[in-house]
Amino acid sequence: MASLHICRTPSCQSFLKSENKRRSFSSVVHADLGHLWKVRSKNVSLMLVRSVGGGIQSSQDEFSAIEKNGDGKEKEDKALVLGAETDESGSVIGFNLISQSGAEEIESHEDVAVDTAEEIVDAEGREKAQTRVKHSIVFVTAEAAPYSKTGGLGDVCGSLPIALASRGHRVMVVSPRYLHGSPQDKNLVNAVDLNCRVKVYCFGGAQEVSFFHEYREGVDWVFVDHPSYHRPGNPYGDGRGAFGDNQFRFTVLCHAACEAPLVLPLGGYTYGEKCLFLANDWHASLVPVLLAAKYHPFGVYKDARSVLVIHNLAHQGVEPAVTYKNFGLPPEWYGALEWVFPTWARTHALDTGEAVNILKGAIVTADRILTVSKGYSWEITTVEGGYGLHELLSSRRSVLNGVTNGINVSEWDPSSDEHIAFHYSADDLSGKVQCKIALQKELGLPVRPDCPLIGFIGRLDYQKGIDLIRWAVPELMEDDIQFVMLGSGDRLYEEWMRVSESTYRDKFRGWVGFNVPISHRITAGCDILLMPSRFEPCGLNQLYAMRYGTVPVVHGTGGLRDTVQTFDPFAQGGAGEGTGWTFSPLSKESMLSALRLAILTYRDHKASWDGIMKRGMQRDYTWENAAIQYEQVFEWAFIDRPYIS
Ligand SMILES: Nc1ncnc2c1ncn2[C@@H]1O[C@H](COP(=O)(O)OP(=O)(O)O[C@H]2O[C@H](CO)[C@@H](O)[C@H](O)[C@H]2O)[C@@H](O)[C@H]1O
Repeated sequence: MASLHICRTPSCQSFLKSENKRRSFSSVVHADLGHLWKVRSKNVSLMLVRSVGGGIQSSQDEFSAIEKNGDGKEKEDKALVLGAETDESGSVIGFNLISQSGAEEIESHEDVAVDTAEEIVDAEGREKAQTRVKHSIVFVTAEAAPYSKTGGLGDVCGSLPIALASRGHRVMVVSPRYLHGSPQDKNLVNAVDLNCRVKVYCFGGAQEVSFFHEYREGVDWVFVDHPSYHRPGNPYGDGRGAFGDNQFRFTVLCHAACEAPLVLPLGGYTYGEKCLFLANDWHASLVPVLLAAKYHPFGVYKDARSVLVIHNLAHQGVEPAVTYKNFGLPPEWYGALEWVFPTWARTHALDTGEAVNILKGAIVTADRILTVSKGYSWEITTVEGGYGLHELLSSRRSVLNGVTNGINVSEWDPSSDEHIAFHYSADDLSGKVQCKIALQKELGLPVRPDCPLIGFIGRLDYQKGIDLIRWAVPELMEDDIQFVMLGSGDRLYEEWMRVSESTYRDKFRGWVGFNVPISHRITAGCDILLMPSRFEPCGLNQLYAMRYGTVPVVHGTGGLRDTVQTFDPFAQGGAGEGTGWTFSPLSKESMLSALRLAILTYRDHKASWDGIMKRGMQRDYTWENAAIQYEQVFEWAFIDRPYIS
């Protein structure tokens, strides 16, 4: 009897070598969760293994293997699952199948086993570095680009999953299936209905959700469908403000996300119970609480782990205490979400300040906590940066880490960016000034290649220090510079941008709105990017800027301080080092003096400026780097016992 081994991890190399001494393998295929990998070998050009029964639930499930031989002919073989192979961590790394068509019909290719294990290439032919231990990872998030994005959360949850999948993990991203009735909806056209209806119990009744799915770039993108996600606006609100039922919408998301690994046979079989949930921000923060309060007592998800990823502590999902009953949690778990506002924050004398805080629920139930930079992981344990949660976060310091975000270096690449008119690189910067001229023309500013052009991109929000810019603009406009701002948010500042545009016609442009192509053109066309954020968990725009040779001037806080190194002209024997300027304290004066230093360097010290640009452009911003650090955190999560078992 021959067995067909479906290989799924790099550790298969040694595994197969030893196994082949004892058994005969018909062939080997790197089947990444039922999807295709190209396998380099002499005898098999491509092999597809798929489940016939729709998911491996028992050891008797039937499989069919289609082998495409060198002559291009396909040979189909039926097989039964004999058993699963697991590695030392207990992860399933392969299945042994019994051929139903008889051993004599299946040839043994021992050499294939060794060859295929040596080189793993993706569909585009790139060799992939693989992780040592593979996990089944479930991202839960309110946004994932390109399907949905209002800010950096969408960027991260659209890129990090791909980086982790390409390192060999099985990765699912669960987010709502928003339909806004806008062109954005077309991003969901490839997501197909899985015909899996599930009832989740919250808000005093059963809510039926369904799941849509797209497999793209090695990731299972899962969209939870519910009528409350279908409305104009953005994921959180519309022109009139935040939606009043966001607690409901994201509670449904969390319940559905907990069911997804158990019920969705993606690529033929479910993710199962031994998975790792990454709950992003407050919208997903009910997930660790549900695991602890709803699943663990029934022995479900005993071996799962959860990591809370904090992108922004300022938003916590706080609602009146009476809404606790909406969550579908046992009454005795109230304490996990209980939150009492300090006296000064209460609205009237009879206000007891009692509330529920969803993010707090995750802080006290998740196995580990991550923030998106090291600096921010410390700041949130301080009174100034903790938004009332610093004591709790300090109490969990032993499981709190920071990993700096990466960026999508394919989307943000000045040498190939589809949104910019001219391309350039650190070796040939000539295209950058062309981008600047193109931007000045597009914005109707005087075309002046030598005039310093300063940019700002971001939400018009207290966090982003937009008030500081507003104070500083009159003084800034006295200098011979141009300034362009792209952003939307607070109405007051949108209006101020419009007014400033008419006050400083030759110098100021304010683009109100959310526009990704323009954000690329501003990043490429400006000389300086200003980020006076009051706090910044990581910040992505300064990373995009540096990759585009645009010099960041930032407030020294959180991820900005971690990623921007202030220029020192005397370092390296006078050659200089640094990639921009950080200023502190957060005041108009210190921001203006950092900006003036940058402008002076741009005008009078061209060689230094070129050095700053090039050092920024040459840094490693890939997600690969961050993914490796995430893996370390995953390892720690599984070494420890579940925090709440
Ligand atoms: N008007 C506009 N038009 C087009 N694009 C626009 C735009 N306004 C913003 N963007 C884009 O949205 C993203 C914003 O990302 P940031 O990381 O700078 O901030 P955000 O506060 O949203 O993210 C939070 O989460 C991220 C991710 O972890 C952290 O980096 C960050 O510190 C934290 O506050 C960037 O891709 C930016 O280009």
